[in-house]
Parts: sequence; C-alpha cells; structure tokens
Amino acid sequence: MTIQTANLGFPRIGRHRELKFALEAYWSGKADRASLLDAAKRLRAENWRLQREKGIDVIPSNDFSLYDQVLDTAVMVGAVPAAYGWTGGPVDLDTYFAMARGATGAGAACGHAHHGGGHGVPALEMTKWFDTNYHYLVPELSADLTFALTENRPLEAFLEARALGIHTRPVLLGPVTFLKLGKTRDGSDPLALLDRLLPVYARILRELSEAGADWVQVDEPALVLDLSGAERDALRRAYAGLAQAAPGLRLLVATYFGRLGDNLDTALSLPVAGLHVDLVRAPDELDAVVAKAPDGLLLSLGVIDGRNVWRADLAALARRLAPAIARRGAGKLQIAPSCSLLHVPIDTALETALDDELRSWLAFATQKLEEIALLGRHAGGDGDGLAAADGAVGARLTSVRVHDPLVQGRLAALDGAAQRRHAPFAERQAIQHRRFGLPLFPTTTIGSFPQTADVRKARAMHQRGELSYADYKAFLERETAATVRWQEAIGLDVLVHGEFERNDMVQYFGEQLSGFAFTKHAWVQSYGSRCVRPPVIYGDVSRPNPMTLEWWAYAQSLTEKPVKGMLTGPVTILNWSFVRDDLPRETACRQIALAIRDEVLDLEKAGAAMIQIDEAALREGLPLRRADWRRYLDWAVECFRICAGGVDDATQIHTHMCYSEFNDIIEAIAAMDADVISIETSRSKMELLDAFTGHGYPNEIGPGVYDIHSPRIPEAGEMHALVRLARERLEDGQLWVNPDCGLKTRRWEEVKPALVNMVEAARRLRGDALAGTVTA
Ligand SMILES: Nc1nc2c(c(=O)[nH]1)N[C@@H](CNc1ccc(C(=O)N[C@@H](CCC(=O)N[C@@H](CCC(=O)N[C@@H](CCC(=O)O)C(=O)O)C(=O)O)C(=O)O)cc1)CN2
Ligand code: MET
Ligand SMILES: [Zn+2]
Repeated sequence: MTIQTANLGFPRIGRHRELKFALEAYWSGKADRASLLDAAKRLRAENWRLQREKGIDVIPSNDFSLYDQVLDTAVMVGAVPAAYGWTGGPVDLDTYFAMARGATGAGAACGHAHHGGGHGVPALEMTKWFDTNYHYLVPELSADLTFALTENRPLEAFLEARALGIHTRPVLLGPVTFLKLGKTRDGSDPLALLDRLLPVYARILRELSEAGADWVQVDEPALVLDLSGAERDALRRAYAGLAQAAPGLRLLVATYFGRLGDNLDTALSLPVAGLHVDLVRAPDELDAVVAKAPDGLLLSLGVIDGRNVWRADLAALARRLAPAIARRGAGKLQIAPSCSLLHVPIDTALETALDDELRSWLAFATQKLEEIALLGRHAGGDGDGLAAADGAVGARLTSVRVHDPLVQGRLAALDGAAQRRHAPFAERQAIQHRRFGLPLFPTTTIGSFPQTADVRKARAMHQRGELSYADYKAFLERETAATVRWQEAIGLDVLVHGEFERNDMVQYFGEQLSGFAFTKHAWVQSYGSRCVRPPVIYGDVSRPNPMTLEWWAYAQSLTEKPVKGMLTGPVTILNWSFVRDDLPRETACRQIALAIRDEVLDLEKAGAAMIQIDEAALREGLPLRRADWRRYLDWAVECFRICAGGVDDATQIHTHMCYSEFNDIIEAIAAMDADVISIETSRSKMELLDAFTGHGYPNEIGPGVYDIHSPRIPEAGEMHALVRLARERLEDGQLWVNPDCGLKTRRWEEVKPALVNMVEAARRLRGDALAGTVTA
C-alpha cells in the first residue's frame, strides 16, 4: 500500500551556502540585483527538482526566502513601517533589506551588519523562531495599520515551479501566527487586526486557485502554544473566512514544534481540508488525532524528524502507522517531516570527512526526503521491506562508540555537593572584592572581538593544510596579544583574550569533546546570511584534554589585569547542537556539565581568577508550554551549578545571556548563583532590569550599554545615561559596565571608538558616585 508523501519546506541556503554568498556579494556592492535574484532562482529550481527526484508527491513552493519568511509575509501584506519610506506598490529589494538589516542614511544597505543601521533606519527587531536557533524579524504593527497586497509572491513561486513542470503546494505563514509573532508599537492587541488582514489572505488564495493551485499549506505553529480563548476564537474566525475564499481550493493547516494538547479540538474543528501534526514532538497524539479527526480531513503525519539528524527507524514507524492507516484509509493520510526541513543541514554526502559508520547513522534534509518516500511506499505493511534500511539505527543504539562506562559512572556518582559553592554570595563577594580591588562600575566585554576576514581566512587556510599549526597559532597569538594590549591601553578593568581561535562558541567546544561529531558543510541558517554548523552529539560526552587553557594562559601572561576564562555553558552547547535521541536531554546536559566543570577547575588551577560560563541559550531553550518550564529550568540550573560548583570562593564566576527576557524566569537566574551576570539591555532602555529589581536580585549584574547588533557607535553620554537608569534600579556595588554581547560580528572601526566611549562613561559614573549626585 502506498501513501502520498509531502514536504513542508526545504533549506534555502544552498548545498554550498550559495544564498549566503550571493546576499553578501549584493550587500557589499560586488554583485547586482540581477545576479542575486538569479542565484535565488537557481536554488529554488534545484530544490524543487531534488524533491521530485526523491519521490516526494507534494512539493512546497514559497518556502524560499531571501532573508526570512516572516519578513516576507509582512512585506507581502504591506506591513512596512513608515520609517522605511515605502509609498505603496511592490516593496523593492533595498527596502526589504533595510527592514532586515537596517540602512545607512544614503539609503544603501550597510556593511556586514545584519541588524541596526547607523543614522539611517534601524532594522526590525529580531528574535527566536519558537524554540529553534533560527531568528525571524518581528513584524511591526499598529492599530491604524491598513493591510494591502503588495505582491503575490506565493503565486509567483507557484508559477515559477509550474514553468519547470512541477506542480507545488504553496506555503503561507498563517494569519493568526503572523499576528501573534508581531508587536504593536502602541501596545494594542495584534489580533485585533485580524479582520483587516483576512481579505489580503483571501485574495492571495483566490489568485492561487485561479492559477491552478489545488492545495495550500498554511502554517499555524501558534497552535502548539498556550492559547487564550480569544486566540482560539481568532483561529476559528480566520479559517471560517479563508475556507470560503476560493471555491475548490483546499487548505492544509500545518502545526509543528509540539503537541496540540488543549488546542487539539480547536485544530480539528477548523473548517479546512487538511491538518499537519508533529508526531516527533508529540508521538502520543497520533491516536487522539486519528480518533477525533472528522472523516473527510486529510491528516499529514509528521513522523520524520525535521529538527534532528538521525536516521529514522522506518520499520518501527510503519508498524506504528499501520492502525491509523487501517482506520482512516491510505487516501486520507500523508507522510511528512515533522516540520520544515529548514532546521537541518542539506546532505550527508558532503561529509566525506566523517567515518562511514557515523555517516550511516545520519539523515540530513536530502536523506529525510528519501526516508519519507520509502515510508510512503511501504506504510501499512509489516515493515519487512524497510528492515534493511534500518540496520544503521540498531547499530547506533548498541555501538560501543556511544557508551562510555566512565562517563556513566561519574554521572551516577553525582550528588548535590557538586553543585554547591562553599560560601553564600555575600561572603564570596566580600572575598572577591578584596582580591580584585576593582573600581565601582568595573568595565569588561563579553568575550569575542571582531572575527575579521583575515582571522577566518587564516583558519580556512590552516584547515586546507596551507598554513601549518605553528603558523596559525602564531597568527592567533599576535591577534590575541594586540587585543589584550589594546584593552589595557584604553583602560578596561577586566580583559578577555578575544576568542580568535574559535569558529563558533558551540562548534569550537564540540570539536574538542568526545561523544561529539562535527561536520564540514552541514550549515543551518541562523538568520539572514548567517549560519551555524551545530555539532552532533552521538555518544557519552567527556573532555579528553583542556580546551581553552592555553589561550587563556597566553593572554593572562601578557597582563597584570584579570583575563576572564571564557567557556560556553552546557545548556547552550546542548541547545545549539543536534542531540542524541536515545538519552533524555537532561542526561546529555549533565554529561556536558561535567566536562565543562573539568575545564573550569583546570582554568582555576592554572590561575584564572574569573571564569565566564556563557548560557546564551538558556532562556531560549525554555519549552513552548508553560507547564513544561519548571522541569527544564530545574535541570538547566543544576547543570550550570555543576560547572561552577567546584571553585574556590575567591574565584569569580561570570555568566552571560543575550536576547533574553527574564521576568518569567528570574528565580531560576538567581538560583544559578553566578557572581556576575551580563545581559542584553541597551535596546530596552534598562527596562529588562525591572525583573532583577522586583525580585531583589542580590548578585552583580552587567546590563549591556552598547547595542552590538548595530554598526552605530554609541556616545559616552548615552551609555552614561543608560547606567544612570540602571542605578535607579540596582545598587552601585552591583553594577558592571559592558556591551550587550560579544563583538565578533562587528568591525574594529566600530568596536574601538565604542569601547573607548564605554570606558569614559564608567569614569563619569565613578565621578557621579563620589559626588553623590545620583541617589542610589
Ligand atoms: N551556534 C551559535 N548560535 C547562535 C550564536 C552563535 O554565536 N553561535 N549567536 C546568536 C546569533 N546567531 C549567529 C549565528 C551565526 C553567526 C556567524 O557569524 N556565523 C558565521 C559562521 C561562523 C563560523 O562557523 N565560521 C567558521 C567558518 C567560516 C567560513 O565560512 N569560512 C569559509 C572560508 C573563509 C575564507 O576562506 O576566507 C568557508 O568555510 O567557506 C570559521 O570562522 O572558521 C557566518 O555565517 O558567516 C553569528 C550569530 C544566536 N545563535
Ligand atoms: N562569549 C561569547 C562572545 O562574546 C558570548 C556570545 S553569546 C551569543 O561571543
Ligand atoms: Zn551574547
């Protein structure tokens, strides 16, 4: 028995990151508009052909984007804020990129900044797409916004595919999720705009139908979130309207990233022709969905994991699906990935440096298409035809490479003591203040300094064997030394080594830990043209050798000032890696925590007096449903404490978090008990600090005063004013002065004057404090 197969979306960056290079060439003025659009068109064609070749019956279109699909939707419906100077009609490319990345006064796209735009227009705010490491641009809405169709992009994509002989199912971001992801400047409810938005969607659907589309995929991942009654009503109202938009056109509502849970009845009651469910995140929902779905509803079963890289156990899946098929009939079902394949790399075949065994365990987007096709052909059977394909799955679970008795023993012996610093914070603080003798408002940075083209080039040459390790190391030492001297010269109080040796704050550690595999070409889009290669955790994790020690020691040897040891924390490493599916996440995280603890203790032994453990992704890893928060936060905080718990009271533990909102989780942040936390606050004008004030947060805090996502250089006066706002909320003795985040994506020309100004701001603050001019 065969079942129809479908895909929800394919990575758009390109096998060799063609889109990244085309975008960056365009932004830098090295290539023109036509060559960018041409590169994009070639990528779309390549993706459609691949999906057809692999045997996918239902192929998506309009899953491509030059920058971000949420931005595309905003632009399509005319949600372009006045600041961008758009006056109607199709939104041109430079306005589009100005919304994505900001623009300088001349109206040209700015340097390599992704975000923020000097004197011209700032970019839209950017934030995490659900619980992924993909970032979308936040639609800026207002109560008086009138929507208008600027250009029917889904229609263009549909016609483009048809010209290649491929009949596609266009993808739209659903109106309710779109509004829910947006923000209104006036604080009004974005969903109040729904009735004005629906006619635009209706017109898009009508035009698609007239052009010959028979199905449209409408993504409503909001259905896996905690929804209010009003939000559920909005969904019902939206689809009651859209279902009437075009006679004969069928809508499939796609949900993903979690269980429907208490939204299941709402989802099943929408007057649409199809519903997609994520059966990887919510395997237990299959029975309920099948039992409750109205007879005529097409169910798209998301059984191939769109968020992870492991080969699926197809025989087991076929067996699991058999009862559903028997009950509903193959004609009313589709086999699909759990979500768009945007979040996985493109093809394992490029990973020629991985050993064959490991590679045989992996499925990237291309292999997932094959899995979907295979399952579609054999579903409903006894799985016999699939047994051969699954050899790799069994081999992985039992492989000796995966299991390390030493790690397991260490984990079993772990008790609460590992997590406890000796003295409470107040006592540690006194000891540390005596040890360091820092001034009030000590200045520091978050870790990385500019990753210039030269630094990346040297690393690439070293990897290709064109630069010896000795020469590469000497090069990095020169960069590090120059950066340490410069920090000293401008009068920063606490220095960093600059992270020049790191390709990425997660991958760098993944490459040195046992139990991790790393890839050469397995890029995944993070935002716009920026990509990451998430390491793959396949086995028990340990740290065979120190990972950062020599870089820290080298930097510290050059100065009397404290240089922070710089580590990425276990929760962030976990959240930004592909993780094992044969072990609970929290267990994998504890293993990483023990490895980082080893590094912390080695750094301390070598003399590091301050050690920063970055947990940039701790807040972002928060489960989508509030009911799941407590459990996650408990083990996430425990893991951080395992890293930090072994050090002396005189050793100062720092942590850093960015893009974070803390109100909901401030108690967990306090429970981490880092001596100093640096956070992103400059754009929110210190409002973020209210969370810390309201709860009487006792430890030290460095609220970011320099928005590193923008090429703009802040004045000393502005930063001084920001810290004055912070002083209204916190004690002087608690406050540090630092940027929002690392400086790796910035240029030296921006960083140098900005940090000089930051040091000047701290000097003025010390003057204020002496003069007692500001009440604390
Ligand atoms: N993992 C992760 N997630 C994160 C962040 C982060 O820093 N890391 N920050 C937040 C924002 N996300 C970000 C994601 C990526 C980048 C970023 O800068 N990515 C770089 C790649 C970084 C990298 O891995 N660099 C490698 C490889 C560089 C490269 O492309 N080399 C060329 C060759 C270059 C040459 O020959 O000159 C090649 O391989 O083709 C290196 O430096 O070694 C990019 O897309 O350009 C920044 C922020 C949230 N999530
Ligand atoms: N230490 C890291 C850096 O400065 C922290 C970055 S958080 C995304 O780059
Ligand atoms: Zn950061």
